[in-house]
Amino acid sequence: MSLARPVSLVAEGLSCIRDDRVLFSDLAFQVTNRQVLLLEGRNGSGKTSLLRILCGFREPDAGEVRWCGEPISDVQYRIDMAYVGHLEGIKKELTVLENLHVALALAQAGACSIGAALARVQLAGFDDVPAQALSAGQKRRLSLARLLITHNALWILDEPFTALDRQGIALIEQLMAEHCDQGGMIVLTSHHELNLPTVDVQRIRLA
Ligand SMILES: Nc1ncnc2c1ncn2[C@@H]1O[C@H](COP(=O)(O)OP(=O)(O)OP(=O)(O)O)[C@@H](O)[C@H]1O
Repeated sequence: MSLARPVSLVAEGLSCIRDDRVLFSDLAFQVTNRQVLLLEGRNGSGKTSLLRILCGFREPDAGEVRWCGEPISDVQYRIDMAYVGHLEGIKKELTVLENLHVALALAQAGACSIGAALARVQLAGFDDVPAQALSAGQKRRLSLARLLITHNALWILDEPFTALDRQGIALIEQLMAEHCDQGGMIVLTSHHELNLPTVDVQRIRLA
């Protein structure tokens, strides 16, 4: 399946309330192929809460999210969407290679082989290392390798630059640009200034 298939993520009238505090209300946006949506805002403003709603992990207090015109509870959304959160989706007791085989078994295969993905994120030679023995930045790189080996039109990334060195930040920006160039789309939160000059980046700042 090609990443060029027309896809859209549309949110309308979204509200989220936590502990009687309105984090956001009546939020609306649309993201399509080749676009990035960057969620900005101070600590506690609701960025992760919004991502969790977009992933379908949490119901909004009002409003709805649709993927290609269908509710995100639809099975196609589970196939098309990949989420990398703070915990990176890594099983710490499994090796690097085992983690990637599990990820591949649970998703559609992407264009990149496991070996090529590990080389791309500079984890070649770490195949048999248990994930718990990786540094924080290496765990983040493993979660990026996971994105490369599976086929997902939509990447949802929570603070993807956390723990990465300067070279790692440049790498993820390059991977993001390539994903959009191939027709994919990305929603992310970040406190880091994005350097994606060739990509259409929309921004939403939560108060
Ligand atoms: N599981 C939870 N139960 C109750 N309140 C929560 C829960 N998770 C988050 N909150 C509250 O919701 C608010 C928004 O949190 P959220 O994690 O969405 O913010 P954020 O913008 O992602 O912050 P940061 O930049 O620090 O990651 C905070 O006040 C937080 O205390």
